[in-house]
Amino acid sequence: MPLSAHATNLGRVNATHLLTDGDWAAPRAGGPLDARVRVPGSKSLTNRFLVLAALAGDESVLRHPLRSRDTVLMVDALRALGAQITDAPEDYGHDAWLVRPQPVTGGAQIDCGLAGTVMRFVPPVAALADGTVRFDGDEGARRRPMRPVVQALRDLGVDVEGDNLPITLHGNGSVRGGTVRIDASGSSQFVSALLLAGARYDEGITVVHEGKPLPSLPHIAMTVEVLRDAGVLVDDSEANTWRIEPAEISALDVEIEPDLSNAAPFLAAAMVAGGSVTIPGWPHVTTQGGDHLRDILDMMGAEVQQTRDGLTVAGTGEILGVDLDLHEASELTPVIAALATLADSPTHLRGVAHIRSHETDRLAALSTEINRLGGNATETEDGLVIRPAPLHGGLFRTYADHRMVMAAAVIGLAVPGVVIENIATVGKTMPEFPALWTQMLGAA
Ligand SMILES: O=C(O)C1=C[C@@H](OP(=O)(O)O)[C@@H](O)[C@H](O)C1
Ligand SMILES: C=C(OP(=O)(O)O)C(=O)O
Repeated sequence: MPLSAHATNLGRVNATHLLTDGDWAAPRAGGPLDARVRVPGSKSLTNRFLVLAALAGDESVLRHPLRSRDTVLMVDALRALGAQITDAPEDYGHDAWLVRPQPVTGGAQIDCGLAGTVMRFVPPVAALADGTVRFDGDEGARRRPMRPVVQALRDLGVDVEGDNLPITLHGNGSVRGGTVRIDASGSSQFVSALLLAGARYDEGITVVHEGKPLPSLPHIAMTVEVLRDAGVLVDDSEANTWRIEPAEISALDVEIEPDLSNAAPFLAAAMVAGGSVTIPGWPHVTTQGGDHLRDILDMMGAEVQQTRDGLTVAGTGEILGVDLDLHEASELTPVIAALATLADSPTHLRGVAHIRSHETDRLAALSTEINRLGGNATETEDGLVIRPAPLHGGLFRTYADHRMVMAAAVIGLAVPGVVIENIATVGKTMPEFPALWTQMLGAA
């Protein structure tokens, strides 16, 4: 697949996966499922490996990367800063990218789309350029916070204009590095961003988090793990402090795990429709927060089995309401909220105040759309309370949020007449979603 522009990438997906702009009538489940769904690669791992590979000392191979809007935007951003990224020839296997690092160059204009990983991870890389780099993104991206990253770069001597998108960064070819103190309670990505580029700073970097508890800690553990994979020394022995030694980043040859958060709607489907869904290749050890699904779905009444073959979730005819703190895996909130609307008892989701700054204010969006379908959802300061209520069909608005599409699809399995607004939104991390969803239901 050509990688030159995400328009090309998504254009191919349009042609082959029937993904078009516009609304989508959510299919209902015709009966119990018996499906295996091969979920594409992890967004979080793909974009971390891309950044490290672009900063490494030699050529890297990324096998089975995610090809979606967020990862193609990352490819385009790193290319704009000089890296060479191409589809690997056949002898590397079926589906891989080659990343040839080059000195980081300025004079670039970077489109972040709505990708948190691009808007937070790339500025610390661009700080190494000798020249100006401008960043902007979708209208919604201008509302997503990034000041802690920008201020940390300023504290390290980098000249940056703007606190949120659009921002302009004037690099002078190197970053001094040292200790920065930030409040990352708004997003774990602020910490990950500074750590990923930090080994290339003259003195390395020490990031100290000061503030309310950090969300999404598994994502920081993932950052530490991929840095260690690339030979970087990371000291995370003290809570809320990470020390990265200055080092050459080693080239990588990595196989990217399936995206476990994107597996959520498919596993949830087995609970709604009955029968079972297997996700092959579910890793036995992983830093992906989506691995929490094993415990969460078990608590909600599913039978969950992990074998060498993958993870299988079977519906039991029962969906139980739960009281759940999702701060470790907040990106699961929309799909868990959707399941909760179909549960027999109330659900209280807690610990996710910061998802008001995800792709959209997810707490407001979920409560509004669930209630428009006749549901009973209430926002709390840091989550949602969802009580059982009979739902009816209608338009489910998606707010440019891929996970709102996934949530709507789960509800639509059980509720006739659910229409999902702008299905193409799901291309942020999973352009194949409608095709895989339809195939899964065909396997009933
Ligand atoms: O670093 C990452 O890849 C991510 C970190 C998390 O962000 P927050 O800490 O902002 O929740 C997660 O929700 C997001 O989907 C991906
Ligand atoms: C919060 C998410 O994305 P981002 O990486 O843009 O923050 C998400 O995928 O749920």
